Amino acid sequence: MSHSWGYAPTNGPDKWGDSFPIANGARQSPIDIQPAAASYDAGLKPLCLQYDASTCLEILNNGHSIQVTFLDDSDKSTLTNGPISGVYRLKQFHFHWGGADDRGSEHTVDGTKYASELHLVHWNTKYPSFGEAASKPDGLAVVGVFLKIGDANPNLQKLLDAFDGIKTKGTQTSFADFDPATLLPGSLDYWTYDGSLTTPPLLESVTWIVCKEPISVSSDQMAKFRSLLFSAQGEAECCMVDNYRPPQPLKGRLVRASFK
Ligand SMILES: Cc1ccc(O)c(S)c1
Ligand SMILES: [Zn+2]
Repeated sequence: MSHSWGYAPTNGPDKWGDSFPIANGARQSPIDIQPAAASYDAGLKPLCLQYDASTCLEILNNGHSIQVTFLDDSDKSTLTNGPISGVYRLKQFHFHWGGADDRGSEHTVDGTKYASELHLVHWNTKYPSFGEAASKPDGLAVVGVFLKIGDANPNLQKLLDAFDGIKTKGTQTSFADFDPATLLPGSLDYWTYDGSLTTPPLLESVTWIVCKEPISVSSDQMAKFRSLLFSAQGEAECCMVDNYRPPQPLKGRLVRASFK
């Protein structure tokens, strides 16, 4: 792929394998989660997500999504227990969404697409950094939360209000004192399976933890996500929509459930 990857017909998910052959690997993400085929595992622990709002640094438009980045030089914001061992630190969170309310999530549930999906990205502190961890089979743990169209979610508003300052690719603004725990659903029941990043380089280093319960988002709030641009200032405007990879083959993987 001579040009950089994206979500257009010329550089989108169907083309990623040209530059990133792992796109056809054994543990690619996302997947379609089929609850009836998932295996309840009584040994799975409850998720322990402990976040410190003071570790929140900035919000940026990276040309693929909007991303909120965290200071990860200590164990102030961590994921422990759940399906993982040890301590994983929060590095960033971002979203994937559609051009309309009927699509946008990456994982699907019995084929159902949600309007958006939040990804909270954590790295295993047995490795020295996020970059090192990202290349290891147990290096990352991503908590996925579905956003379902309904009432406006007041906990998204601070995020949405920051979008005016990061409309174009490569822009960022400071973003302080935000607690990502406000974006978690009431129930932390989850499905878990071994997978990958859902964007290039598609590294097969992610323990996926997908929450069963969605959070709400209104159509008006989703319209704000769709006002962002893939394009940089001065370029022809290209709306940031449909920045999601479709489900990939399960290839014999087991999906476990933390709940009956
Ligand atoms: C580390 C990382 C970057 C981008 C992504 O969409 C995901 S899912 C993970
Ligand atoms: Zn993602």
